[in-house]
Amino acid sequence: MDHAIHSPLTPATPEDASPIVLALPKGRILSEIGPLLTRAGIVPAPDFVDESSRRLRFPTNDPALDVIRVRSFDVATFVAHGAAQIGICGADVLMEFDYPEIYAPLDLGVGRCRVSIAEPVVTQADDPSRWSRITVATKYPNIAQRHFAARGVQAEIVHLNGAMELAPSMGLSRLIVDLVQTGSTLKANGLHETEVIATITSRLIVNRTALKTRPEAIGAWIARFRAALAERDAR
Ligand SMILES: Nc1ncnc2c1ncn2[C@@H]1O[C@H](COP(=O)(O)OP(=O)(O)OP(=O)(O)O)[C@@H](O)[C@H]1O
Ligand SMILES: O=P(O)(O)OC[C@H]1O[C@H](OP(=O)(O)OP(=O)(O)O)[C@H](O)[C@@H]1O
Repeated sequence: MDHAIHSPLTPATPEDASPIVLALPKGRILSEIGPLLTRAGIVPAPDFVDESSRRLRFPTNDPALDVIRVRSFDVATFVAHGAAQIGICGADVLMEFDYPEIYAPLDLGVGRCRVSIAEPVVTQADDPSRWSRITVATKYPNIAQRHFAARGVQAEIVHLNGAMELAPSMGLSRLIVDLVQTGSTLKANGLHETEVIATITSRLIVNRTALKTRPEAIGAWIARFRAALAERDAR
């Protein structure tokens, strides 16, 4: 008989005993989802909100849940690879990577913005249906490429990680594909929105394999977020 397997001190499936990891993005989404986390009963260790803390993984009030604080794009990567079982990120990130391993069961209704095409206000009007190639600065190369390819246009991508709005005036690109909310960043940089590619909100995401192997634990977290959303939206 294998005592290691049958000992009551050793779980039959060790991974089932490890805490679920919730990946959260630093930055603006984190400040918007704070109240939702509270409603879902999640209270991370106090230094989670301390920007000066160098810790990246935090326990919570629930010993079965840890949270990690990573960049928005990396939330999807951690969840897609199963390093974190659940996470929260913008639909823009999901559209960009299109990970088959990610299931996004809940729209959290925060982080509202859109992925749009913008160009300089002063650009001489030309007919986009006549374009065959176009230079585009963006941090969403896949979204941009897919969008223009669907119109038969070859997009030459200039991949930037921020400040896309500078690119046209500095000769880097003809257009940009970026997030727009109020439009004030475009306006301040002499650009205007010419087309909305997609409207965006933040989503609760889960790793599909983890959902199969730990259905009770992950299902319970989805249910808690769903209840928290219903409670928030009822107010
Ligand atoms: N102006 C905006 N209004 C509303 N939501 C936004 C806006 N900009 C970004 N978002 C949403 O918030 C997410 C994170 O954006 P944020 O600007 O906080 O991070 P980032 O600067 O892209 O990330 P990082 O700092 O890791 O490079 C985006 O993926 C998007 O879903
Ligand atoms: O339409 P608006 O309300 O002006 O919002 C749009 C801006 O918000 C985001 O940038 P962010 O502030 O996150 O800075 P970033 O360049 O560091 O991503 C986005 O990349 C735009 O620049």
